[in-house]
Amino acid sequence: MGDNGNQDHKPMSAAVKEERRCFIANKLVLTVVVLGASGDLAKKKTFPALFTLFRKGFLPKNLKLIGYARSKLSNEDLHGKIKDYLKGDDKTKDEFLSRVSYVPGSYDGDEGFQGLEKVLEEREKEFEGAPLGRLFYLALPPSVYPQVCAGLKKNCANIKMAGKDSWLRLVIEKPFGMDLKTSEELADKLGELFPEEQLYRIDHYLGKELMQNMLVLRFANQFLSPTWHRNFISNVQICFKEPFGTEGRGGYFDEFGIIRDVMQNHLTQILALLAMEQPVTLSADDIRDEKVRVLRALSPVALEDTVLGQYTAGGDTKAYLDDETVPKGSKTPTFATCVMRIHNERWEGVPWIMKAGKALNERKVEIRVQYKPPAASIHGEVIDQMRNELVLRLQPDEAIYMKIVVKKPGLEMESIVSELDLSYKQRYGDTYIPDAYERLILDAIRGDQQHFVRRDELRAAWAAFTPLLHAIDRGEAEPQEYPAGSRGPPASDILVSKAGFVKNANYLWKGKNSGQAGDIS
Ligand SMILES: NC(=O)C1=CN([C@@H]2O[C@H](COP(=O)(O)OP(=O)(O)OC[C@H]3O[C@@H](n4cnc5c(N)ncnc54)[C@H](OP(=O)(O)O)[C@@H]3O)[C@@H](O)[C@H]2O)C=CC1
Ligand SMILES: O=C1O[C@H](COP(=O)(O)O)[C@@H](O)[C@H](O)[C@H]1O
Repeated sequence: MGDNGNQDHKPMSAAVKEERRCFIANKLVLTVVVLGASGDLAKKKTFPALFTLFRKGFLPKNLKLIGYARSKLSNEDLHGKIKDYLKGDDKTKDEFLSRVSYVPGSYDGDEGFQGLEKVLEEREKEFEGAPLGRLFYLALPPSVYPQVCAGLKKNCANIKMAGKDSWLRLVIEKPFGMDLKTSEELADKLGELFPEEQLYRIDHYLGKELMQNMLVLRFANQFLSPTWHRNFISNVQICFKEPFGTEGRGGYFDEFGIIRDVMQNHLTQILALLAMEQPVTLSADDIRDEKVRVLRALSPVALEDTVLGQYTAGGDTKAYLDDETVPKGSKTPTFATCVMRIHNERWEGVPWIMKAGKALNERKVEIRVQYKPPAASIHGEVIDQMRNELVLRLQPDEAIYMKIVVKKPGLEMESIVSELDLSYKQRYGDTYIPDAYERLILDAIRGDQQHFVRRDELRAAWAAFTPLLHAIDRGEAEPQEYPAGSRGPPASDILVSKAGFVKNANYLWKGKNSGQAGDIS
């Protein structure tokens, strides 16, 4: 059996893309098995993403979906669970659901997987000689990955009639371990069963529009390339803010904390794409080679470069410690700011600031690349407070804007910060921006691993955070309290400012339609 994914070394031409699309649409016999089909991720993300791909015509004509889990459900029970999460008209929903069936089975032993294999074989034998695709989506807790993968390997991995275009792939979800050691142990176990080409480690941030834009923005804009360097850039901030707390998910969250939950994975992936060198080609492995290189140049995050926080009650949100699912007296951080260092020729001396928190004042994920002030300004000291910043806002409302210093319109010669603004809604209007899961599942079906995390990337990311996580686990750092709805502990701003971030003086964005420039008063 081959795995003829898109590992080519050149960007695909339109003709090749069309050929591939037609192949998938007309020839491929695809079965997607969602393991853990009775769970939250499956119903909120996996099936809805598959449905949208189906509705938009991206999935093959010969498509079947199988839900697999321990619960004793009928096909109709599963349909009932997922139907309300599908976005589209009833006719298309029914057409989609008619292709979805349910197989109950356990995650250990052979019996369940043998039952699954029977259903798969039954379906596939109708298409003798045709290329077959089996996509196993593990919407399951990672603790059962090894046994599930072993069950799949033993019972469901011998696709009959396998030709060079037939394939079997597994999509797996984070968390991939708790630290470097446990992550490596998990990777070893899975690696003994399936080669890296068949493992698609999902980090859904890699499917977000602005993350997908990163290589284009960085390497197709000549004006950016020469300034993307310590000579020009003062500091970089990667900021993740959520306005809600753990909301009954505290049991899960408390085991992990904010650093394992979003920093070691999502925010580190952002850092890698921002900081890496230009890959030799756009092949998945060339890109991931560069990501690994830069991640390996990251110094382990130091405790003294970190501020931790835990939210107390604020507004309608109750304190983290008052969530019934959170263990009494927990010291788990719900907020963290870390200043990180990349030791290479490009980034030596530039602080990379990561900030993430739950129950903060807004929902926002953004990257802020702050430039140094002019070396010999003729415009006075205030210019130091008026930094060029390139801001990439991943959500909400994707935007890329560059803060620039201009003369304030009028008779006086006064400088102000304004912006060059690419707001996606304004510029691209109704263009559909796919959900991250839609893109990534489609990539897995197309065999494109570019936006999936390779084992060595994961290792390097864990290596950067593991000493800090162990220190926190040993109780060497206490989280500082911050009220829900605030910007986090004040010590975070102090750390960020010490690292070199300068808050622009009196910058005011007047919005897209006001016709007024930013003001300084
Ligand atoms: N296209 C668009 O949609 C555009 C939107 N805008 C909007 O305009 C507003 C302001 O723009 P923005 O670029 O953020 O400009 P600002 O220069 O006002 O700064 C915001 C930055 O400073 C941090 N900050 C806020 N208060 C403090 C403080 N007391 N001490 C230290 N840091 C602080 C911010 O938030 P924190 O640390 O809390 O995350 C963020 O990092 C935003 O809402 C932005 O989204 C602007 C331009 C274009
Ligand atoms: O992986 C996770 O991500 C979500 C945030 O994802 P987003 O796409 O809504 O930004 C976060 O809420 C969750 O805690 C974390 O596990």
